[in-house]
Amino acid sequence: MSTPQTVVYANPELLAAATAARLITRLVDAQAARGRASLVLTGGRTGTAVLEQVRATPARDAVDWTAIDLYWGDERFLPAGDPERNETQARQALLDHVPVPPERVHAMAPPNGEFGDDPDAVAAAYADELARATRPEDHGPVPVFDVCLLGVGEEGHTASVFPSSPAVYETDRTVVAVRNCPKPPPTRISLTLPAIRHSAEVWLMTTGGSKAAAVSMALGGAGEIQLPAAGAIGQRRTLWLLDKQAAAKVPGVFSPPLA
Ligand SMILES: O=C(O)[C@H](O)[C@@H](O)[C@H](O)[C@H](O)COP(=O)(O)O
Repeated sequence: MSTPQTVVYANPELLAAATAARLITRLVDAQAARGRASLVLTGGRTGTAVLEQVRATPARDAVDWTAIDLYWGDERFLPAGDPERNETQARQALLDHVPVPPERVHAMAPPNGEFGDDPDAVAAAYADELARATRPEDHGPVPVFDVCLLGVGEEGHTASVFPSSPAVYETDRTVVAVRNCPKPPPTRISLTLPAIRHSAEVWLMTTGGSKAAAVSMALGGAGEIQLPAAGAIGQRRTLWLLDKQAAAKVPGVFSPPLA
C-alpha cells in the first residue's frame, strides 16, 4: 500500500483544472501501456468540477474514450435521470461530450432499473459486474482501477462510507447498500474500502475550510472507522489533492501562493 502524497492548490478552480490535466495524462499513459484504462468516478462538487474541466480542455481528445471503462465509487439511490444522481451529473459534465461506448459506462442501477428498488440487490449486481470485469492479472474481486477518484466529507466519509457505519466495517463484500446516510439522499450504493484499496491509484480531492479537520485527521494517522477517507489507499499511489483552505490544518505541507 502507498504512502499518501499531498498536493495543494491555491483555489478550487486551479485544483479542478490541474487535476483534470493530471487525469488526462494518467489515462493516456495507461492506454499507451495497455491499450485501455479504467476510472472510478465520484459524486460531489469537486469530482464534478474535475469532469467539467476535462470536458473543457482540448487535451481531452488525447484520451481514446472508446478504450476506457468507467465505474462509480458510489451512487445516490435515485431514479434514472434524477439530477441528484452522480451518474446524471457525470453525464452532463463529461460523458455526454465524449464517445465512451455505452457498454463501457458501468453505472450503479437506479431503483427503477432492472434490479428493482432493493438496494442490496443492486449492490450485489454491481459487485457481480465488477467481478466479471476482472482479468487474471487483477488478482481480486474487482479490476485494478487505474484511478479511483474520491471526495471527502466534513466528517471524513468517502464514497458513501461513513464513520462508524456498517459499510466501514465491511471486509468481504466489494459493494454494499448504505442506509440512513447523514448526507442526503439517505439510501446509496457504495464501493467498500477493500474494493477502493484494489485501485492502482486513489485520488482524494476536496476543498474548503469545512474539510480541514477531516483532512488533517486523515493525514495525521486517524483510523478508518472514525475517518473512512483515511482507509482510501491505492496499491501504487495515494494522492490528496487539496486547496489551501482544506489543507490549512495539515502541518508542513507545501502550499503555493494564492493565485
Ligand atoms: O455522492 C456523493 O455525495 C459523493 O460520492 C460524496 O462522497 C462526496 O464526494 C463527498 O461528500 C464530498 O462532496 P463535495 O465534494 O461536494 O464536498
